[in-house]
Amino acid sequence: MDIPKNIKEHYEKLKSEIEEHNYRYYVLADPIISDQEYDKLFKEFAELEKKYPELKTSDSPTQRIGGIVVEGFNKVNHSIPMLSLDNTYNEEEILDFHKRVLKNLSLNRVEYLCELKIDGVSVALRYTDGLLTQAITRGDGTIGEDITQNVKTIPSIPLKLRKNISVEVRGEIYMPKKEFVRINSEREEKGLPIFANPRNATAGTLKLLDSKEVAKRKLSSFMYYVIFPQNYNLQTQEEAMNFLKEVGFRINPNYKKVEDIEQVIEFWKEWNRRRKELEYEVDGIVVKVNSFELQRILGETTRSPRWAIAFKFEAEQKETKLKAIKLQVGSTGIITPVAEFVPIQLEGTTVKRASLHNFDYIEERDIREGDYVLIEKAGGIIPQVIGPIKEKRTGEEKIIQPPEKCPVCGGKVGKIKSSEVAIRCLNPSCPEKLLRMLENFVSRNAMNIQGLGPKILKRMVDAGLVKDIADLYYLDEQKIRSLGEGIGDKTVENILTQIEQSKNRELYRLINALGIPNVGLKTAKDLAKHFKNLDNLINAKFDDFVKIEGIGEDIANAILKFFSQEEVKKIVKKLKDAGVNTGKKEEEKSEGPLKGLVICQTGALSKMARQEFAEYVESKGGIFSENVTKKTNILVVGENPGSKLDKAQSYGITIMSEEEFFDEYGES
Ligand SMILES: NC(=O)c1ccc[n+]([C@@H]2O[C@H](COP(=O)([O-])OP(=O)(O)OC[C@H]3O[C@@H](n4cnc5c(N)ncnc54)[C@H](O)[C@@H]3O)[C@@H](O)[C@H]2O)c1
Ligand SMILES: [Zn+2]
Repeated sequence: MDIPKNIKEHYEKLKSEIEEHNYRYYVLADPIISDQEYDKLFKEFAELEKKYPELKTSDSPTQRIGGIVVEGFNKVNHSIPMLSLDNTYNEEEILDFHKRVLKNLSLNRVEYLCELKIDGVSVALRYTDGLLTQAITRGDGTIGEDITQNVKTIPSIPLKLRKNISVEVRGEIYMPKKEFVRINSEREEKGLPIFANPRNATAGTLKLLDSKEVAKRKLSSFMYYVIFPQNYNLQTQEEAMNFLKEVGFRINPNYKKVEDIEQVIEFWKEWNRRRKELEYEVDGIVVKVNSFELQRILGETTRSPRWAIAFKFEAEQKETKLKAIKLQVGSTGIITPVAEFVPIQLEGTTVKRASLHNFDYIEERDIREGDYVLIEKAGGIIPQVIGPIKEKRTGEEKIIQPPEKCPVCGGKVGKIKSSEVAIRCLNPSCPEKLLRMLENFVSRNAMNIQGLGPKILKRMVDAGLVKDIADLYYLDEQKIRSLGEGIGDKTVENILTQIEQSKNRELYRLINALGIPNVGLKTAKDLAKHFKNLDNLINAKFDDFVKIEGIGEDIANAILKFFSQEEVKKIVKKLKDAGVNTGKKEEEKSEGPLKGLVICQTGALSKMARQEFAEYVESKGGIFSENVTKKTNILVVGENPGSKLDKAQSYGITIMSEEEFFDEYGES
């Protein structure tokens, strides 16, 4: 049969589009269309191929598992291919799947195990005599990358199994939604490109070449697959799950064995409703024929097993009109484009605005003012503009160019590092930057001065009353009154009292309030605990910083650079002169038997829960840490210890039972 020219062209166009999206997704971890749109393209492509088999070549995307092997890691052959899954979004196709299964097995009923489809990155883990020896990505399905060092930093992955067996298991590594949101906001603040979703964030993290950086991002895992299950006398997927749990893996508890396809659909509906409750992102369910014997009979294609299917959830996306793209200047001068659209209801909240992150984001997706756009919640939380609906364009839409000058002060703009995507206002006295800095200074986790809302701060900046954050402590009645309208006696008094009270806040609040790039609340707390007063912090050297648990080279450099600035020195002096606490309070209470010691816990303690124990350690002057690192001094071991114990042993860290610990460091 002769294939019409236009079909051939269409096929080629789809093919190159899919290849481009694969590249962006698997290699750059930066897709520009949603999974649902991708799946639609892919389906259209596969159907075309089915209809015109002559079109198909051996390098067709349908003949390959999506991934690509990247450089920088050792390549490892998989013991058996690591496949993808066929997928569908609708009930009709799930019924087709069921019919196919029954037909191929010549059965009239079959048992399925329904599991949640965790939106992470798949991994193969190899254990020899109970010890983790290798962790491998899926890669192209035949060859994966050796990411053992990175995987070893993930607390839920045992370094040692509870049984002395050799086994290969597979499962999913994922990033919790909260961590995803945290990392993205940190990246946006640093001027780096953001991750599209938790899965891309996980993929990007696992492919970092520095496992110390990996350890800082709180990845977790669920295992769901045992290679050569017959070696462990396992007959079904359900038994495999129990086995995985028994030998020490984290498995997802929300699975269900069902007897018919209606129950599969029910399970899918239930979790489509309940997915918001989960701390991790799921993009559907995976339906697996439970019996391994039946799985073997069904076999697989080059891409995916015939005994399983991903039954995906529609991502909740809504269309709305993008009214305007506003430019915001942040405290570090980063100019962020923000989309303002006609308000819509999305997953239970009204949304009307979303960050467009940076100008590359706008350009890559070709988002224009006046466009109809699709909005989705990334990680189920943060509204995100996916892209324009180009068919709806009228020609009136406006292309937004990166600004040539600061939208607020008119100052020069530019990038401070070529690796950054962000464009910044370079004017050090840009009033908008100052306003953001003040807002951060008075915020709840910083100096907590509630009377100073954004409106009044803006008036103060506009009137020239405050030129830096320290000026807040030099306000007096007369100055505040000079703002004029709406400022009554009560307001003046309130503001002055609150400012006065804030002089006694804890040191960590002051550190957080200073607006040091890359230093958030958690780091501010670590720094305060370690240095006890601001002078120690200011005089510290690079080596002093990197010794501290949780502080890497990036943060160390950012802090050093920050305090070396003349303006900052001036501000610090002004704060001190005004009587703001720079550490006296902390010095008084930081004495204790655990002074300076980093304590970690594994297993359950009989005396207290983890949070209580952390507080106890801190009340005794110690530092509580979630993970064992080389900086840990003591590991306290309770009931059912996890992999931290092995790690501590391998680092030669002091290990104490609960009793030993409290005998030595207890109340008396
Ligand atoms: N947006 C884009 O540009 C773009 C580009 C390429 C691919 N994609 C997306 O990626 C998908 C293809 O990726 P894929 O090959 O990893 O397939 P997939 O993610 O659709 O499904 C297969 C994967 O599901 C995972 N999984 C999670 N929970 C599981 C469980 N309980 N049991 C078994 N497996 C489980 C496994 O890692 C497995 O590899 C596409 O369908 C598309 O949605 C998107
Ligand atoms: Zn400016």
